[in-house]
Amino acid sequence: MDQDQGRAEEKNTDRAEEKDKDRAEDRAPALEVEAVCVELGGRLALDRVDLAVHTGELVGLIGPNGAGKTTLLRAVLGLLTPHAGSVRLAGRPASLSRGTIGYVPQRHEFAWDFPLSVEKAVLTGRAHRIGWLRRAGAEDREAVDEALRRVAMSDLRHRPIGELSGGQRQRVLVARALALRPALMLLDEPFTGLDVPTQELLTGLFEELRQEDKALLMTTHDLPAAAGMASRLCLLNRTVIADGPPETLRDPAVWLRAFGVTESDQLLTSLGVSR
Ligand SMILES: Nc1ncnc2c1ncn2[C@@H]1O[C@H](COP(=O)(O)OP(=O)(O)OP(=O)(O)O)[C@@H](O)[C@H]1O
Repeated sequence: MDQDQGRAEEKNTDRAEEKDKDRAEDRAPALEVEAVCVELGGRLALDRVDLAVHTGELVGLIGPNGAGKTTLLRAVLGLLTPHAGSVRLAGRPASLSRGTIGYVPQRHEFAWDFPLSVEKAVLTGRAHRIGWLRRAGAEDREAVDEALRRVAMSDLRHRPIGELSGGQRQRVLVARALALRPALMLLDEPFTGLDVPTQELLTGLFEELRQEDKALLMTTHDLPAAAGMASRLCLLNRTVIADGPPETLRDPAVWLRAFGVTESDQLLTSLGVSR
């Protein structure tokens, strides 16, 4: 083999390796949590939690009060540091992709008394992308318009956020996360206290986002709704008790363990998994 031929073969191998790497990144889950432990106030709030969310999936993260659901979302966002384990986004350490996740916090966590219009509040969802020293550009305004349209809030874009109803506030929070055009969204109890039309609007929107190959991780206490709309359920109680498509989680023991309820509890009947 002459030198030129050797170099050409080396280049081909490099290209093939590069392609394999690209393909591996394509296959990597949008979110991968591995053996994550978080200690809060001297207690283990999360104990070796494993969870993956792939593109096109809506995973319902469910568990009783204090199970660690919000803590897990905060660990994924980098708002607190796990003392063990790893969080990866599309195959890369999450610390290298900060500010790329669309986050919908619980409604009471947002400063609604801040003097902002609906559209300015939605624009804050892009603050990380815009940077503090730059003004919003055409792409930012377009992303805000599209986000407002998708939650049916375009007509209220100039209204101060302090004057919104609970359902309108929830739609603003979802639009704020959407404005980032993220590949992964984390939603913390987005259905709490909503009327039926708003629930339907958000359910339809989340389904559309799945069709667009976004990945969604959603906490909720509305278990029948979660079972109806999620592609997978992850039952958390400090650690993962079970994880799978809703139709595979038929064993009452799993629910009893996750929620610490008795066999006669209404929860099992409402989920259709009672013995
Ligand atoms: N800052 C903190 N310091 C100490 N302990 C905390 C702190 N934040 C949360 N915890 C504790 O960590 C545990 C998990 O809380 P977390 O808020 O993640 O639960 P959750 O599943 O989201 O609950 P809920 O359904 O009530 O919202 C709870 O026992 C809680 O008391």
